[in-house]
Amino acid sequence: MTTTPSSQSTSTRAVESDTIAVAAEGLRCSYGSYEAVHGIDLSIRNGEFFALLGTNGAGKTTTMETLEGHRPASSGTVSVLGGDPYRDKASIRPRIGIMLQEAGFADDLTVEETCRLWLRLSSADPRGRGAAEVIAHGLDVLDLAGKASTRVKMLSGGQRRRLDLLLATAGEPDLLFLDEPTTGLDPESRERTWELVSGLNDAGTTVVLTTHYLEEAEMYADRLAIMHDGAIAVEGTLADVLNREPAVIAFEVDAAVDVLPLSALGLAPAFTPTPSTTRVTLPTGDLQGDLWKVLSWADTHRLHLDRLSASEASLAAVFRRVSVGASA
Ligand SMILES: Nc1ncnc2c1ncn2[C@@H]1O[C@H](COP(=O)(O)OP(=O)(O)OP(=O)(O)O)[C@@H](O)[C@H]1O
Repeated sequence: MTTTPSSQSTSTRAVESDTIAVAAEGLRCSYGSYEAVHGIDLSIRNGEFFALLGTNGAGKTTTMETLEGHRPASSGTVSVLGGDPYRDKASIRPRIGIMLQEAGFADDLTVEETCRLWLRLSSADPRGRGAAEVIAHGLDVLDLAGKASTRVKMLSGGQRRRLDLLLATAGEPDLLFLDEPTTGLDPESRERTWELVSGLNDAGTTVVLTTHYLEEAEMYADRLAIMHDGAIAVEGTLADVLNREPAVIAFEVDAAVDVLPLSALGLAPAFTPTPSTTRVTLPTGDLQGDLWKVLSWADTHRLHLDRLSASEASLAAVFRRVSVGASA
């Protein structure tokens, strides 16, 4: 791997420029009378690695397809690399790489023939490198070199996925859209995928990623957004997002215990009765201080706290809260 969570953050890897690669204002996208995206704003800087996360059906792919120029916005404005991705397709497409959730290949071509054909058709323009060199490097990094002469129809699902990534990145694009690029890949292939993408991002490529693997966003994204039900619920750096999320103390006590005095300690617990216990969940912005209060209360009343846990805010917790529709 070329990156680690700490080395990849904006604080240590400067985003190339303050110019904007992707901007959307009041973006709405509809399928007939059904509106899938309800007026979102996005601003992604050149060189940034941006992760668009969200629940199933939240509108991520619809948003990505609109930014990629596959469909016009129903209303609002979209700018990609300074142009309208739908109307200015001819000038913008050669500068972007796109990896869709599913790709269509000509099954009878070999892997290498597919790469060469793709480079010719896409008028991709690798930065100062010949097509052969770019293909050889991609095949190597993605562990497909041994499959260069294999017909595409003979590839496994994961190998096809890696070939798809190779095609999306072969032109060394200024902007790379990745829609769930590692779905179905084994851990080794996922590492290789991120090695290739991180290398491009380090060289200046702006990356816009959708994924259901939250740890990928945590590890690689400079900024992220979480979509739910056609809107952006949360947006910012990982630190921004986690700072807004409370830590949580949780435990269970016997159902006969009077838990109401916890509220009088200045805490805001939620109580969930189970057949024999009361489960107490306590969001807190002061984990150590409030844990101290809870333990002192238990000590004073000689109570045993069953299944006691104290957890810092996590992206998974933010995601869970967003997905149940709580305000973010
Ligand atoms: N071609 C279509 N016609 C009608 N509705 C569609 C079409 N494509 C998507 N939708 C609907 O638009 C909404 C957003 O779908 P979209 O694929 O953008 O979500 P997503 O966030 O990418 O979901 P997932 O994580 O499941 O891939 C969903 O309710 C979906 O059913």
